[in-house]
Amino acid sequence: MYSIPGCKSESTAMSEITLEVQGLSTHFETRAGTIRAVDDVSFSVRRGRVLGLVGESGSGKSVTGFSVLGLVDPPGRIAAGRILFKGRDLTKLGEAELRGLRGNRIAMIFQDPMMTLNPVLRIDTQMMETVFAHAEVSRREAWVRSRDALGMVGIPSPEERLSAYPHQFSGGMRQRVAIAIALLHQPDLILADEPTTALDVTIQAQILAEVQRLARDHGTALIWITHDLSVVAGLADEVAVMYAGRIVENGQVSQVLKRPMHPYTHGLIGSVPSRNKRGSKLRQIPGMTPSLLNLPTGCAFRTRCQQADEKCELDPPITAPAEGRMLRCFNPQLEAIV
Ligand SMILES: Nc1ncnc2c1ncn2[C@@H]1O[C@H](COP(=O)(O)OP(=O)(O)OP(=O)(O)O)[C@@H](O)[C@H]1O
Repeated sequence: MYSIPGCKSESTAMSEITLEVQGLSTHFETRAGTIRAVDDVSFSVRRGRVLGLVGESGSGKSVTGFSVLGLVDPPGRIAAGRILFKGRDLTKLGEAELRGLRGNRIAMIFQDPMMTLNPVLRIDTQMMETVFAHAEVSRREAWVRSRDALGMVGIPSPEERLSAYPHQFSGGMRQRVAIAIALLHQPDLILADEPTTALDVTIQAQILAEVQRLARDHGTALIWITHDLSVVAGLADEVAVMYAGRIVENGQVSQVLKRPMHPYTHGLIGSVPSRNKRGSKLRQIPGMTPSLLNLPTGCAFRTRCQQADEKCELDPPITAPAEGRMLRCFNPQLEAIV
């Protein structure tokens, strides 16, 4: 067993943990074979903390998020593991109970805002319904809170925009509305799946700061799924790095980004443009992400890894190489990033 990243002592950590995922595996049974989209994944998020779940496209980040939300549809299924939300195992709950949690204690912000917004209802109706679901307030107060939430995510003239329908907003504006609705829930857990990728950098920074403030002030645990390490660096307290369905490394952001241990994390950091000196070439990770239907034996990264040797043909065990760190690698790369 490894220690929980950032954990102080077991008793305080347990009381603060909002979500604990243990040994989660989510598979898709297809004609071509079983796709292990998520394979033995464990992580936790505490109250008021932000976990960045990072990895290349297809590494299993979204499927992890959908699994937590109970939104994996056939041919997908949770094949193993526990998902403890404030101590309750979500994998044991029925659809009605899960729906109740999703609309209430757990909020989602998806890549596609129309997964949150109702196309036939005005924005004020949707937002005020959200306020009424959580607070006994007057219509005026619900309207004011809705307007303020729209303002917080950078929507100009929020008073006027409240009476519009979703189709009257641009894609980026719709995403901001979806984020504003998630903020209104004041949930215990927000799961955000690349919601700001399509937005311009200034608005992205504004929204990240707002969501981070909410997490801190309201004790909300936040999981932010992204392929962008610079978002993780600016937003998250902890980071979990996914590769081919597995978390290969996790720990506190300040430690993982300064002293990454997994060669894949080194590669990801090396491929972030801002880290490269002007005029020098970006260091891309050599090779292709392997097909999840045809993974190499042992470590899935070994075919792209310069550190790999024959040991890596076996499954690397989970180790705790430092306080609050988790690693799956036989040959960690230990030099710090300068
Ligand atoms: N409905 C499905 N049927 C079959 N396989 C699926 C399905 N959904 C996801 N997968 C498999 O799970 C893998 C992981 O997908 P996932 O969407 O979680 O990746 P991701 O890391 O979120 O990538 P992206 O950043 O592109 O969203 C996919 O590459 C695919 O092989």
